[in-house]
This record gives sequence, structure tokens and C-alpha cells, in this order.
Amino acid sequence: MLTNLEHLGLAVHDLSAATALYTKLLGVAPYKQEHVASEAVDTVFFKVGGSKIELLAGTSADSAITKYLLKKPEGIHHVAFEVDDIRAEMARLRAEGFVLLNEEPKRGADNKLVCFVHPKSAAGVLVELCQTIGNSEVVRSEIANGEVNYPSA
Ligand SMILES: CC[C@@H](C(=O)O)C(=O)SCCNC(=O)CCNC(=O)[C@H](O)C(C)(C)COP(=O)(O)OP(=O)(O)OC[C@H]1O[C@@H](n2cnc3c(N)ncnc32)[C@H](O)[C@@H]1OP(=O)(O)O
Ligand SMILES: [Co+2]
Repeated sequence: MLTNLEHLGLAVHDLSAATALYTKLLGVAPYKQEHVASEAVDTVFFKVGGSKIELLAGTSADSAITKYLLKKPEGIHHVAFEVDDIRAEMARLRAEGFVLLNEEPKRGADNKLVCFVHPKSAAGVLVELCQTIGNSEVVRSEIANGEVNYPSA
């Protein structure tokens, strides 16, 4: 089940400038910065009520964000929904005919497992599913099976 609008992902060229701008716009400081090597992005997160803004800058030519910004202006890059069971939601969306960009959930930013839905199968919107890595049995079972690796502390 999709339970919440988890975050809006915004693609930016200059993370420092965008962070300063959003700090003024939202009237709050970011609560987290994180580099996600697997996605080749640097991120900055702001809390807005029960949701979040994720600023994303690419860190290599291969990054989806770098490629996106070669063709499109800065702005909303993806919409992310919280799910309670990411594998169940992936199976449901596949059965509904959506094209998933990951075979398996992968580790995202801010302690999440994530999966992307291709914008061509979602009315032009890149959709991200996010499940908080916590105590759920699904995640425990994945860890037990060696499918998900927590970063070393
Ligand atoms: C920090 C981790 C994580 C989190 O925890 O929150 C993140 O948010 S990471 C965010 C960055 N990572 C990703 O976006 C991964 C998923 N994305 C992809 O796999 C690719 O970007 C893509 C969506 C498959 C597109 O890649 P590609 O096919 O190589 O690019 P093209 O430029 O050829 O695009 C094809 C087609 O799709 C349109 N497009 C591309 N990106 C978007 C987008 N963000 N929103 C809407 N539409 C998009 C693009 O315009 C092309 O359309 P046409 O020109 O009409 O063919
Ligand atoms: Co995101």
C-alpha cells in the first residue's frame, strides 16, 4: 500500500545554491546531506510537514541527474511514495503493467529501500517507491538472505 507522499526529488545544478534558496523558501534548515554512490548523487533533505524535499545534484557524467539536466531545466525530477512493503508493491505494479526500472529494491538515501517506475509507463512522471529500512519482517528476511546490505557503521 502507498501510505504517504514521501518526497519530491528536485534536480539542481548547484547544490549549495539550491540549499541556500530552499532554506530561505521553506524557512527551515536541511536536516540531512548524503552522498549516494550507487546513484552518483549528492542529496540534501528538508522536512515539510509529513513529507520531504530532496535536492539532487549529479556527481558524475553517468548520474541520472546529470543526464537529465543535459536535456531539461532544473525542477521536479521525481515523485516518491512511501510504501509499507516494497516487494509487494513492485509485484502489484508489474501485474498492472507498469515498467519497473529495478528488478530488486535497492538502497536509496535517508535509510530507504527504493525502486523506480519508468516515466513512460506513468504518464510522464518518474515515480519512486520507498520503504523505510527498519524492523519489518520483509527487510529482516532480505538481510538474512544477503539481498540487502546495511552500510558499515
Ligand atoms: C538518492 C537516491 C534516491 C532516493 O533515495 O531518493 C533517488 O532519488 S536517486 C534519483 C536519481 N536516480 C534515478 O532517477 C534512477 C531512475 N532513473 C533512470 O533509470 C533514468 O533516469 C530513466 C528514467 C530510465 C531515464 O534514463 P534514459 O532512458 O537513459 O534517459 P533519456 O533521457 O533517454 O530519457 C528517456 C525518456 O524518459 C524521459 N525522462 C527521463 N527522465 C525523466 C524524468 N525524471 N521525468 C520524466 N521523464 C523523464 C525523457 O524525457 C525521455 O523522453 P523522450 O524524450 O520523450 O523519449
Ligand atoms: Co528520491
